[in-house]
Amino acid sequence: MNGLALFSRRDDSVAKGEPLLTVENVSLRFGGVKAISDVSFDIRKGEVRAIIGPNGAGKTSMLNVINGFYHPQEGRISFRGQTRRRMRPSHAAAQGISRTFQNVALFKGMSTLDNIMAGRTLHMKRGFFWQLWRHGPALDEEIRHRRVVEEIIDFLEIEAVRKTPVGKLPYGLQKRVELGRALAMEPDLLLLDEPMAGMNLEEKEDMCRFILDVNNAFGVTIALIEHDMGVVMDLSDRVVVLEYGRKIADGAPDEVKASQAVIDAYLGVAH
Ligand SMILES: Nc1ncnc2c1ncn2[C@@H]1O[C@H](COP(=O)(O)OP(=O)(O)OP(=O)(O)O)[C@@H](O)[C@H]1O
Repeated sequence: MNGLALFSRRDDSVAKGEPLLTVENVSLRFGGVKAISDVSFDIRKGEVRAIIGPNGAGKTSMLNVINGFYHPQEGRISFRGQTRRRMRPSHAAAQGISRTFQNVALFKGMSTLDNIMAGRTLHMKRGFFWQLWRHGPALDEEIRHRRVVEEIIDFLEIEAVRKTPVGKLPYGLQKRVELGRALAMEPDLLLLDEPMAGMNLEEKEDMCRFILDVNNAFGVTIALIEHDMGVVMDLSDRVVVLEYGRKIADGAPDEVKASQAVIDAYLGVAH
């Protein structure tokens, strides 16, 4: 894997190892339910950061706050040093934050190619009518987008299914197409919500390899939610642990694994 036209839009305003995204004292409530309570942590440029915790701990809510889908009642999010309370998901995507979902969210009747192409929409400078005209600059632009999409397809080893409607693909491949669509946005920060859920061992190994390649070869910072502890410990540089919406541990995988609070949370010890 080399020479990809992908990720030409690298943003070097944050140095590797410095905080790319900071979550400060974030609290989120749904009516009487406190999904997140006063949580702070950061995601450093270039790392793989896992967010783990038992069911209902607030992990997906946290991803939704980071990508602007939910607006916290308290606290702040800073991305590349810019602080905000409210940001729409489309704005987050344009800033370089893209994500995948717990349940695959693709256009099931559309081909692999077209689904990944949909991820490029944000990069299309020219409007819909230009695209219809398919002439001159608009055509050049479309050719360039197609080339990037073909490179993603090569990278993810899904050439054989490029024309197949994604609804007909096995679940593991659908998850890979969804990763492809998120990559097509050329993110600086990629949020993955349970990327291995429902996969068999071989599919999980493939997905782990792709995640590490995306991180190493393209320098994309990754935050992921994952329930498989083996995967979390293998993939992540640092792990933040939530329980009942609160942060109970934060550190290197080995530190977190040895934390009594984490052991208790996973064993279901009453507080
Ligand atoms: N849209 C919503 N409306 C009301 N309550 C919500 C909503 N989304 C999440 N919650 C509640 O917030 C809490 C945290 O949920 P969240 O889905 O973030 O947890 P999670 O750690 O991702 O769980 P899981 O591992 O089961 O996916 C739960 O009590 C959940 O019921």
